Amino acid sequence: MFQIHFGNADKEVRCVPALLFTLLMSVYRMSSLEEPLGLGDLPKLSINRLGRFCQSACRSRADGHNNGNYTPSNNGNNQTLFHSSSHSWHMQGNYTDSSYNGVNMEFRALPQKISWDLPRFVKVVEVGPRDGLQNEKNVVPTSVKIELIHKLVASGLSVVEATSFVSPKWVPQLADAKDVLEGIQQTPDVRFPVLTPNLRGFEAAIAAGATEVAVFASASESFSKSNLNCTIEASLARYRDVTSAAKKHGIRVRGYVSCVVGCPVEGTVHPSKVAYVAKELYDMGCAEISLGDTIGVATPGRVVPMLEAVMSVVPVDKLAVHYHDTYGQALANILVSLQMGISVVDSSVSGLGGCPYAKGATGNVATEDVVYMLHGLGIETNVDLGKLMVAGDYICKHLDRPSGSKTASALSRLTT
Ligand SMILES: CC(C)(COP(=O)([O-])OP(=O)([O-])OC[C@H]1O[C@@H](n2cnc3c(N)ncnc32)[C@H](O)[C@@H]1OP(=O)([O-])[O-])[C@@H](O)C(=O)NCCC(=O)NCCSC(=O)C[C@@](C)(O)CC(=O)[O-]
Repeated sequence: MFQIHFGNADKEVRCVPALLFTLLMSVYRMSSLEEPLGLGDLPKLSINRLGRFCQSACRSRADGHNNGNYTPSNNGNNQTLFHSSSHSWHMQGNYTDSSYNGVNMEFRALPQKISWDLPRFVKVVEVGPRDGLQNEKNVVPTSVKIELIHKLVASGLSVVEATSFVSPKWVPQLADAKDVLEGIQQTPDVRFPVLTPNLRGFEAAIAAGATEVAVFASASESFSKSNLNCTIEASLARYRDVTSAAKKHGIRVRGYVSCVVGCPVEGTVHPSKVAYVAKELYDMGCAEISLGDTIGVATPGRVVPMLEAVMSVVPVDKLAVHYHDTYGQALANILVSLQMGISVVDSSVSGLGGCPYAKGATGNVATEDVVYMLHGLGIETNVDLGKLMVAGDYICKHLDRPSGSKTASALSRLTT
């Protein structure tokens, strides 16, 4: 039923089974250790099924069902170690766990092929109120936006991108930027960046009380034209004005690069173009560069070379990833990004969103799904999943649509 192919194909082929395996093992591990994720109520049946599935996955790998020449990269030191001591789970030799229906399970040692040196803490940057709501057909009332932001802050998120000071002709959904920003109750240690496409937007933002802004360039010439009505170089020139004004005001600037893997017009985008724009943003003073898969076409196999290119010119601790989930690849892309050293992840509550200038693109990866995966990996976020679901539920009720988060949907089925 479950076949794993290891071979000498590209990295993506080798990674995907391992990623799937990781996700499944994390869920199983949490359930067997009764980790405090509110999952203690998961029906035993499904946990046991999961256990069986994981076990068969382990065996398939350990037995060498690998269709070819897969060789362990760690000289036979077969250890899988999750870094956090409270979540550590070693697989050295045999591992038995009597919680599986009273039957001892034997996990065989696995060849270590991917890095488990995951960050202990991941900063989740919530972009729902901006990236999510900018794409809504019906304009969401200002008071609802403000309440959503307050609920997101209550869940423990430390960065909530609040709105955009862009042309209301281009994005009428966020024409109330000033009122939103002024209506937010400022909270210590919580940041509310806002998008600014030019100096005019920057000035309006700081007049409304912004203490952090974000500029957004594109790695694709065509997307730059459709999103900003100018070339990449012209947008970078505008952003130099913004960053130098920001320096004078002591304002932190985040930089986005859109279309880091694919463009709705040009198709594939070469990693070198992404690296070029990322470096320009970094050199002009952006404190963090968020790499956006605007149309959600990335796979781990495309993410790796893109990140390698960017990391060769911008320090990894200055990078964030921003994946849309059009093809359902976002969590896998995040996991491989963490394995490459990224520790800042953008996401949108309930998977709200899309880009008005990227037809067909769906929302960002859902924050609930990201938090669930990160906690499953033993990575801290400071986010309370239950309270996050309250925020998601609030906006979904207002929009009259089901949540785009699989985690939120699954957990609410358990409690209703
Ligand atoms: C950049 C412009 C303004 C150029 O737009 P333009 O039409 O080339 O510029 P313009 O200077 O001719 O201005 C047009 C009108 O907008 C006004 N204007 C000009 N600037 C501002 C401003 N800051 N705030 C308010 N108004 C402004 C300006 O005054 C004028 O008004 P008019 O004279 O016609 O009455 C326009 O293209 C624009 O606003 N684009 C923003 C598009 C946008 O917000 N897209 C979505 C965000 S990007 C994204 O989602 C990707 C990301 C970040 O999430 C990462 C990822 O997923 O990959």
